[in-house]
Amino acid sequence: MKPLIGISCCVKAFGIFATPNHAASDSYVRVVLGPVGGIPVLLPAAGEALVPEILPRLDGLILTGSRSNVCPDYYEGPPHAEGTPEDRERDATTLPLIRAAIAAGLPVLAICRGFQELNVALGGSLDQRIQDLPGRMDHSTPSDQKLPRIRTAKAHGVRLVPGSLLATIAGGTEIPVNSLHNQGVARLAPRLVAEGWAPDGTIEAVRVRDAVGFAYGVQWHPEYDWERDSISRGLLQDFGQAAVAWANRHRMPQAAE
Ligand SMILES: N[C@@H](CCC(=O)NCCCC(=O)O)C(=O)O
Repeated sequence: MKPLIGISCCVKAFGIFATPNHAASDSYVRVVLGPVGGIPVLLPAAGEALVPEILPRLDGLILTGSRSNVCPDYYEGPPHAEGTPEDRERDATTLPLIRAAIAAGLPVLAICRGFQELNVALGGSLDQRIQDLPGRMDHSTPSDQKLPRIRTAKAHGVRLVPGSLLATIAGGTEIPVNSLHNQGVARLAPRLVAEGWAPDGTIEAVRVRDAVGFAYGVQWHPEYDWERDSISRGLLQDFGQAAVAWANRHRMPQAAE
């Protein structure tokens, strides 16, 4: 049975009237149809009321990347610098959705902004411009960098915990990743276990401690290069297998006629 995979949407202004739309990048739809092996379901940023209605219908959840940033109100952080993109509708939807999904044991894969949401949803905090912190690298790509192959290229290494899921997938403890973010984990949520770090100490991979099922987050984007990167593909396939197992356990087969 193909699992239904929820994909978090952002609220974005499109068109000449800048009307709000609920949107997610095509790359997430492609990976769900590809290595994940599921059916993509776009989840509008419709607020917490959506959570109890949609969660029981899903077999897995992907929290997507976005140029917008989690509002600092959710982690007692300082206000964002003027012009920093935010998406309050998305925050109001994904943060409770993550908590409910983790509590239910639903397979969760959190990517970039989604990784940061996972940390905040479970009680952690964020640094808002890590490139301004002493000893830290610039993990962002220039906003004017229009060449996808450069924007999404491998940018730095990540050191993994030996024996972790990602180290097992990689067959080693050093992997190259892309990097398109300004923010990063400051205080790690109590239920998260860091399993990967950039050379400057930025946390790049986490798992949810004592999670019932698959519950991982990565600061990079496996959806950008899974066709040529076996580690990205392996992570997505493992998430997909967890979602298939969930679907087989929770979706009664159609009774034979
Ligand atoms: N805004 C956050 C999270 C970064 C993130 O999700 N990047 C993906 C960008 C996708 C795109 O450029 O369309 C941060 O800056 O840390």
